[in-house]
Amino acid sequence: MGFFSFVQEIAMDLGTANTIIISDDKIVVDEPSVVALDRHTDKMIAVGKQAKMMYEKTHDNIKTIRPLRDGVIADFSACEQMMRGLIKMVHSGSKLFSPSLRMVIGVPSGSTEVELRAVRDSAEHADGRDVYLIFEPMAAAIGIGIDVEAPQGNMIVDIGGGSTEIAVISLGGIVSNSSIRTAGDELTSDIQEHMARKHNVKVSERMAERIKIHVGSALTELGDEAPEDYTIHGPDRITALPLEVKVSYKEIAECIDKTIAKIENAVLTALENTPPELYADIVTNGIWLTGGGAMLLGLSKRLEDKFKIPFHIADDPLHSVAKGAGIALKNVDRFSFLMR
Ligand SMILES: Nc1ncnc2c1ncn2[C@@H]1O[C@H](COP(=O)(O)OP(=O)(O)OP(=O)(O)O)[C@@H](O)[C@H]1O
Repeated sequence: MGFFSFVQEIAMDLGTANTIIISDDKIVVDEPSVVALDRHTDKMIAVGKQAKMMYEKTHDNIKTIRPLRDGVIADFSACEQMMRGLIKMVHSGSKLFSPSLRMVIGVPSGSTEVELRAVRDSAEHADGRDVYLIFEPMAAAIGIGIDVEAPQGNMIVDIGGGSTEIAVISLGGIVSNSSIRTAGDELTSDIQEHMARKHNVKVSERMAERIKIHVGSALTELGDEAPEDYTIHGPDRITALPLEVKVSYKEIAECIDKTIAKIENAVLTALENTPPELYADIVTNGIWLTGGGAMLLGLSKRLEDKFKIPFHIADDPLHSVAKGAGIALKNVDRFSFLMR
């Protein structure tokens, strides 16, 4: 058995916050993009959820790293180790050998040649034999089920952890794209700062993210959608005594308002730069929101009210890119022109 070499096909969304791997149409890995390394030897100790549990809780011998920042690789060697660790999870059943891989990887559309090279190198070092790269908005559009080859303009707004990417797609190509380094992570840090300033309580990045997921809102009025207040515990910044704080969606809406406004401005600029024929299609078809940030309560309504254009939230916003990369992988010949 160990003498056979076979090729395994996997599609990967290598994200700032989460990395997803699809194989045989199934999501086989869905893990936070985190690795824990031995501080002295750089040997990998844990990856994904296990490493995220160690995040902000390490001691001197362990460091946890998020190898991607702002949607691009910030730490090459950690990224490679993370990819290896996550790919190993896919074929953990067969310990005898690791197959060579045919991979499609979603990459931010604003990536420079150097960044693309870095992703490809990391994939090749992690046993990737045929490595194809696909731009994330294109993959997301395919994953959402849009006919990307039609002579129709479609706009995708992908709000991830590190970056928001906005792209107009028509006739199998990206007509225009823009990317800002403002997305979910910035909302989380707004909340962290707000908790310190307003409530004098120190909260970790993970806790701030939980607050965002429970009571994050783009609107100060949510009507029926309004979530209950969320209670957190943390140390008083000054006395270090334990504090209990109830957080309401309204106060979170206020504290993240300026960051949401940056995303709105980016959408506005993208619309201004869209050729008129495609603009008309977009107004009719609506704009697709995807990425984890698309799930922020009140966001699609806020954008609809501002732009007077329908906004649709993708069915499974955390997985659109991976799904689309998976479809591209199965149709490499048909979609070859979409990949590099
Ligand atoms: N229910 C939710 N409400 C608001 N934000 C959420 C929710 N669920 C997840 N998020 C946020 O979505 C972000 C992660 O989204 P996603 O997995 O699409 O990003 P990514 O692909 O890893 O990042 P990037 O595209 O920047 O590389 C995180 O900031 C996370 O906090």
